[in-house]
This record gives sequence, C-alpha cells and structure tokens, in this order.
Amino acid sequence: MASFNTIDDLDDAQRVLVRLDLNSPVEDGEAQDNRRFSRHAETVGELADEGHRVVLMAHQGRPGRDTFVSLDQHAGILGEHIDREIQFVDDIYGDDALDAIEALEPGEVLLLENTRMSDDELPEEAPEVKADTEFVQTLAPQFDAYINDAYSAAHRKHASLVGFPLALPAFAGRVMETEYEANTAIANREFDGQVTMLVGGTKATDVIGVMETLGEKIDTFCLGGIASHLFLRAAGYDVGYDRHEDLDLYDTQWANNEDVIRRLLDERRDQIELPEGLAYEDDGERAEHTREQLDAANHDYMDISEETVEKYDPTIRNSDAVFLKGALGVFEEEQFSAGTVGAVKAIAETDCFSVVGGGDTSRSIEMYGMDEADFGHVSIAGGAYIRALTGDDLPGVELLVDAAN
Ligand SMILES: Nc1ncnc2c1ncn2[C@@H]1O[C@H](COP(=O)(O)OP(=O)(O)OP(=O)(O)O)[C@@H](O)[C@H]1O
Ligand SMILES: O=C(O)[C@H](O)COP(=O)(O)O
Repeated sequence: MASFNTIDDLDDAQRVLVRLDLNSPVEDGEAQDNRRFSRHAETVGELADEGHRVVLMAHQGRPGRDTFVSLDQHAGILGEHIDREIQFVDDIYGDDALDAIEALEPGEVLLLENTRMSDDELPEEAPEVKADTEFVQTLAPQFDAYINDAYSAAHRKHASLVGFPLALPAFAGRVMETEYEANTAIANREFDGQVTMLVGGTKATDVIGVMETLGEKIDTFCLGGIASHLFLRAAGYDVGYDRHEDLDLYDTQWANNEDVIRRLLDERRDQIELPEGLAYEDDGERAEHTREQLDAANHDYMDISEETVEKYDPTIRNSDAVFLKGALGVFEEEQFSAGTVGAVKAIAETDCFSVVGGGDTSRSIEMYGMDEADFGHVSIAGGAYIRALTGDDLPGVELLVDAAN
C-alpha cells in the first residue's frame, strides 16, 4: 500500500490550500446536495477545528455544459454539513482572492471560485507544466501546505490537482485516505465466480478507455447510458449521434473511442451485453424502441428498455461480484429510472460483493430508498475508481506519494 502524508502530519496553525471534489448534479441552475459534501465536511471541519486557515478549491462541470456554474451555492451547502460559515469569493487567484485569503483568521474557511473558470486549470498536462502556471505560481506562496482530498478527480492532470504538489508540501485529506484505501484493496482482490460490471453514465470515454484492460478481470459488461449508444452505433443501429448543437455528448466521444469499441466488439463480443432497446419521451410518457426501431435524428434515448432490465437481472443475480460505474439511464426522472433502479435493486438483493461508484450515480441509492449497507462499497468516485481497478496509478495520488518520499 502506497503511503502519503496525511493531515495528521501537519504542523499547527498552518495556512492550508485544500482541493475538494464538489462536482455536483445541477438542476435548473441549482447545485444539488450529495454525499461529496458530507464526506468532505469531515476533512474541512477537522482542519478548521484544529485552527488552520483553510482555503478550498474545487471544480464544477465542464466549460460549455449547463453544469458549469459558479461555486457560490456550494459554500452554503458545505457550510450546513459542518455547521460553520464558509466564505466564498468569486475569484481564483486575482486580487479579490488574494485579499480574502489574507484576511482569513485561524479556524476560518474560504471557498474560491470554480477552478475550471481559469484557463490554467484545463487541459490535462504534465505536473511540471501545471506547476509553472500563473494559477499555481500566484496561489502557492500564500500557503504553508497543500491538501488533496479529491480522490474522485485524482485521475485528471489539472493544475489544482497536479501543479500544487510540486510547489508546496503535500498531504492527503480524510476522503483521499479512505477512498484510496478502499478502492486499492478492491482492485487487489481476487473474485472466484462471475464478475459483472455495469457501465453507463455520460462519461463514455472514462469507461470505454478501461474496458479493454478490465476485460481480463470482468466476465460480463452490461452496458447502459451513453456508452451503450456508442456500442449500438458501432453495431450498425441508428443511435449515438449528436442531435443538439449545444450538447456534445456523442460525436467527440465516438471519435475518441471508435477504434476501441470496434476492437472490443470484435474480440470480446461474448463478454458484452448490449441493450435490446431504449426508452424515450413521447408526449410526456415513457415509450420504447427496439434496436431496429432506433431513430437518432428524432429522439433522445434516456434509459435502457424494460426487456433489457430483465435481460441484465439474472446476470447480476448470478454474480459473485458486481461493479457499477455510471447510471444506466436518467434516473433523476422517475420515468427513466427503470434501468438504474432495476440494476441497483438487483445488486442490493444479491449476496455478492458490490461497488456502486460515481458522484451522480451513487445518489440513486438514497433517491430510491435503498440502504447503503446492502452494498460492499459506495464510492463518491466514478472515473477514478474504475481507473484504480485496472491497477493504473492516479496522477493526483502518485504525486502525494512522491511528496512523502
Ligand atoms: N441515456 C442517457 N442520456 C443522458 N444522460 C444519461 C443517460 N444515461 C445516464 N445518464 C446520466 O448519467 C449520469 C451519471 O453518469 P456520469 O458519467 O456523470 O457518472 P458519475 O456517476 O457522476 O461518475 P463520475 O463521478 O465519474 O462523474 C446520471 O446523472 C444520468 O442522468
Ligand atoms: O465527477 C467526477 O468524476 C470528477 O469530479 C471529475 O470530473 P470530470 O469528469 O469532469 O473531470
């Protein structure tokens, strides 16, 4: 097990810069509370109680998406979880941010604006390049220590994740510690019987990219969400194309993954279960198309069909281990929840080891009245947890380990 320094190793009364992952669902412009807030509250509360001056960084959404919003609401939500005021400044490393940081008293907490509003945060680049950005070079001198608590974003090489560990003494927060331990232990575990992975969500690139490596470990992949549409497109069905100019869900991910999808269908076809059909909205009601009826130009497909739910059910129930990454449909709308809820309920009712991962996907457990105790591990990480399953290092974690050595 790799070792890094944790907040137990911090000196007293430090000025600390803490990277959280508060990336949340946004409905009608409003950030929704979710378990990322309650989990990070432990780290933030502890640092404030210890008398450190605490400055928080986090991202929200991706530029161009409707989830790409300010973090002003996040400060209030996190504050409720730690029962303490969290100040917010709509700036990242300009004068307003520096003044607010300077004015902090011991035990006070300040949240900076969405890191992805700085051009220096994205794209993914080497840590040395990120450490040299104005973002890191301006903020780092204001602090004694950098704490990374964002395990669920540790697979990204963004400035706030990989730049600061080269510029400041670096430590792991409580969420980083517990998620890293749980996910690494799971990645190293051997399972005897049937191992199934349910793959869905919108971030098809994250899941398809690791399916080839995981193909040695996983017996069956059951597909839903955007990944399933791209596999159906490769199989010749009329789905998996962008039809809204402002929403790039399919075509870029298709271009980035077409070769892998075709290779997987060629070499691992017997391990991959695809939807028999998909559901869409017709006059406010749920309606379904079989694969042959799919018609991408005229419909948004929001869930796997009922027949697909029935097909995946015995695969799940006959498994000794089940991993879920990404919702199988838009479960936030009840009429498109059948795929995700059907799968999650089957996992909960089966005597198997299970992991439900993903910031959004893990919300389906509370939303549909299920009990977290019925799952082996509920991770607030999605992309990072399946990357960890492949045994590959996560850049954000690697840098913490390097810092400790
Ligand atoms: N057919 C679909 N069309 C549009 N959205 C979908 C579809 N199927 C699933 N989704 C959405 O996918 C979202 C969850 O997947 P996402 O890829 O964002 O992963 P996540 O669980 O948040 O993991 P991570 O932590 O990696 O972001 C859900 O909010 C759900 O509404
Ligand atoms: O929600 C997540 O998985 C992390 O916050 C990373 O977000 P990203 O996939 O937009 O980089």
